Amino acid sequence: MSFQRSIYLTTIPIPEAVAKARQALDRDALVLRETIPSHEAVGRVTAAPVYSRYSSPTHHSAAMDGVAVNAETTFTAREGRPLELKLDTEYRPVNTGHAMPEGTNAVIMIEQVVQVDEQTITIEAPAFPWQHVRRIGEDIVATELLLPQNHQITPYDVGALLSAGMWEIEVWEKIRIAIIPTGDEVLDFTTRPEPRPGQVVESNSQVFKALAESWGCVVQRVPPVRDELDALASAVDEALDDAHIVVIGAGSSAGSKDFTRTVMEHAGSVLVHGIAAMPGKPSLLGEARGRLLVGAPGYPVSAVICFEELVRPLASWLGRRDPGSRTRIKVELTRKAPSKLGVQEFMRLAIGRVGEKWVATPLARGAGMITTLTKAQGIARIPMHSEGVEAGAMVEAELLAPEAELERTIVSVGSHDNTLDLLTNELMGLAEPYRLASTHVGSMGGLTALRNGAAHFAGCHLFDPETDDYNFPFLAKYLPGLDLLVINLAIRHQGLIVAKGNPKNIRGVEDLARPDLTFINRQRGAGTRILLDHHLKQAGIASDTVNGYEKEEYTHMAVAVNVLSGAADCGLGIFAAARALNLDFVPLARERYDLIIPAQWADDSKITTVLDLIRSEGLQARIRALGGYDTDLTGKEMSPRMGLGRA
Ligand SMILES: Nc1nc2c(c(=O)[nH]1)N[C@H]1C(S)=C(S)[C@@H](COP(=O)(O)OP(=O)(O)OC[C@H]3O[C@@H](n4cnc5c(N)ncnc54)[C@H](O)[C@@H]3O)O[C@H]1N2
Ligand code: MOO
Repeated sequence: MSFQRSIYLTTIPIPEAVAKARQALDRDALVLRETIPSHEAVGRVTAAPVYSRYSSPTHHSAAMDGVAVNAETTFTAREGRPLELKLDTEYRPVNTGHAMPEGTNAVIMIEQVVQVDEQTITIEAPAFPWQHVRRIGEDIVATELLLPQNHQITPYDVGALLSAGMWEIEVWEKIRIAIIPTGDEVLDFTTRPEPRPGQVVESNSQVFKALAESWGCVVQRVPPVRDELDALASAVDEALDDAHIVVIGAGSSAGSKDFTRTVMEHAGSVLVHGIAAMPGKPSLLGEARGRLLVGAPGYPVSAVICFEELVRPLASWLGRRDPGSRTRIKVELTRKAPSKLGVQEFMRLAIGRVGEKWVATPLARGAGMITTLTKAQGIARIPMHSEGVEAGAMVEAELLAPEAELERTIVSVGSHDNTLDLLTNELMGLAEPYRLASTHVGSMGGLTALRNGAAHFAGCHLFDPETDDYNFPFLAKYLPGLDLLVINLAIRHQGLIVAKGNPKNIRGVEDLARPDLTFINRQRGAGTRILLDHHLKQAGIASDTVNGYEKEEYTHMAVAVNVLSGAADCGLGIFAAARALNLDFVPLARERYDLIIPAQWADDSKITTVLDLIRSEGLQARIRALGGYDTDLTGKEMSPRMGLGRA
């Protein structure tokens, strides 16, 4: 088979892509009917109307425990003028569900009956015809329509089907989806591989599988196929023998080994290559042997968008199911979010309720980051014609979590620290759990969020060299007039992250001016960078004498990765980051990491719960066990000029 690098140039909107695929497929020929037991039919879709065989109830039957009577014989009964009735001739005992005895048409509840002797009862009120009687066919009448065609069967329907004597039912066969992951660098997760540089663990197929199963499809996945045209072509051919939809994972874009398009052209035809969406742009749709071919991009988020936006509506259409829709709410964006003109962007959002409003912080954009979906509570679609959304604007979010769960979400925006992860986990262990949705935008970003009323608290560790104090000078400057509570979460150790064994023998900040050393810095505005500048100044070192001072990273971990890879000899960061990558750590300073809490939330149960937790000895012991933290001030209210206190 010959191969040409496929360059896709035209992208089309998602609805157009879906419409093209629908036009190219003959659904009636592709998806067949099958007959299955009714009691196993929940979630399936009826392929024909269902008419009842039996009535329910099958006879007039007693609806209460008591006595069955002919109502007309009781009309003279009055309060204070009891009427006597004789067994068998005038009344017959019945229990709920019994067929009504011949000649009776009403039931008197046992509570209203006085037993005089074995043969005789009295009543003090007349019975009305048909009282407490369930009449034949009250629920279901034989021959009546029970379920229309193309109806998705619920647990209740199973009850009705069996009551109506429908032991079997004709349904559309389940849509069968075959998934073929591809890529030389893609490792089969079932072998529990350890990825080397350039390799990734195959995960997309299992996301697809779980999604598709939740849509009522059955999924067959094959182990990853190497980037070889013939191997891929034969895998596709084999999958087409059975599946209604064949999904080829990755290889959708323009790389030298991106064969998906070529294979699709060989097997059948390409209908769509490129959707006007981000992530998900290089998605492919095609047709072969009357079946649907899908080329899903390799990046996990792009893969999900392709699957949810293209495969879901098509699989639902094939299976005659409602594709369903997510709850939508209006949320206020806490940060500006630029967007590319001409593509619909799927922006993942951290959402919570702060006071009266729903606030949403855009998560990172990278299509390779599956955690932007695991951490998101919602997704907003930024329209094609928009260049982005300003901070404070209202956007519509589709919720990925139930609204009730979001009501119990604590929103934290600010600097990241591992103790927040600890807190997140502990909050979920409470009898009445809370979720902590924390977005990491640095200390200053946290203060901005508080100013916009967009967070319950901000994690902040801003050192002010002038006053030798933490946070308060910044609060005075950036949040004047805001009534705030400052509670210490922990004192943490910052230090120089160096290679294992400290081969360059780095002892402290004085070494940073050494010509044989390279440094990796943090971004402007980061608390850690401010700390570094302070220490450089104290040591009398000009920043331009530090090799690499101008090279910036955004997180402690990214700094540590630079050291691990040898791109830098050292960088300033927290102990936890050094430990995570098994690097060494030269302690330099201790700093206060505080929670800045608007006083208006101080009595909110979300905040009181957090405060109770961080004041507990259990949590504090766990913080200390992380290493690199002191808890002398943890849970205590801070005041200006306290610095590190006496700790
Ligand atoms: N020159 C261009 N390069 C790229 C373009 C472009 O327009 N021009 N588009 C980019 C976009 S957008 C996307 S999305 C990706 C799509 O990539 P492919 O579908 O070709 O997939 P790969 O390059 O093979 O892999 C991308 C990435 O995903 C990982 N991967 C692959 N399969 C799996 C799996 N089953 N489970 C988990 N992860 C998987 C793979 O290792 C790569 O890291 O292309 C851009 N490039
Ligand atoms: O469109 Mo790709 O799918 O952005 O990452």
